[in-house]
Amino acid sequence: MSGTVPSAFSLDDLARIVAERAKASPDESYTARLVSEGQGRAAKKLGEEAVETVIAAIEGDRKQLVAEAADLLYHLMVVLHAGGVPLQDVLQELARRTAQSGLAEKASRQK
Ligand SMILES: N=c1c2ncn([C@@H]3O[C@H](COP(=O)(O)OP(=O)(O)OP(=O)(O)O)[C@@H](O)[C@H]3O)c2ncn1[C@@H]1O[C@H](COP(=O)(O)O)[C@@H](O)[C@H]1O
Repeated sequence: MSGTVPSAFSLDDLARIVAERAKASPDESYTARLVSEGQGRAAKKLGEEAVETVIAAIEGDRKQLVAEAADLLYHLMVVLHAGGVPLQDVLQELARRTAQSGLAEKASRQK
């Protein structure tokens, strides 16, 4: 563990950290403990963090929204790792979606 705050940090960086720490001892790593508890537990935590993010957003609490959004993204990385889904697959899907607006995509489904 570095102990220093990196100047630039990406979801790729976080996904790599999660994959690495998932191999650690559950006694020494929250990531490893959550992964060892199974996808159901990790998904439940993701849901909890999503709700906490919703509450922070509705309350207009920007500082808390930053903290809860960070929790949410971290727990999403754990769920993706536990589900064997590379972050790159999700990012490629998001890249694919840039070809059209979300409104156009929704309209195309209704034909
Ligand atoms: N980004 C995070 C991160 N965000 C949140 N959390 C942890 O997620 C847990 C959420 O705590 P909660 O109180 O919401 O829930 P809980 O403690 O599971 O207990 P309950 O309330 O659910 O019963 C806390 O232990 C937080 O520290 C994180 N744990 C780790 N990381 C990253 O992962 C790296 C490796 O961490 P370890 O795997 O612990 O080495 C860290 O250096 C960070 O970069």
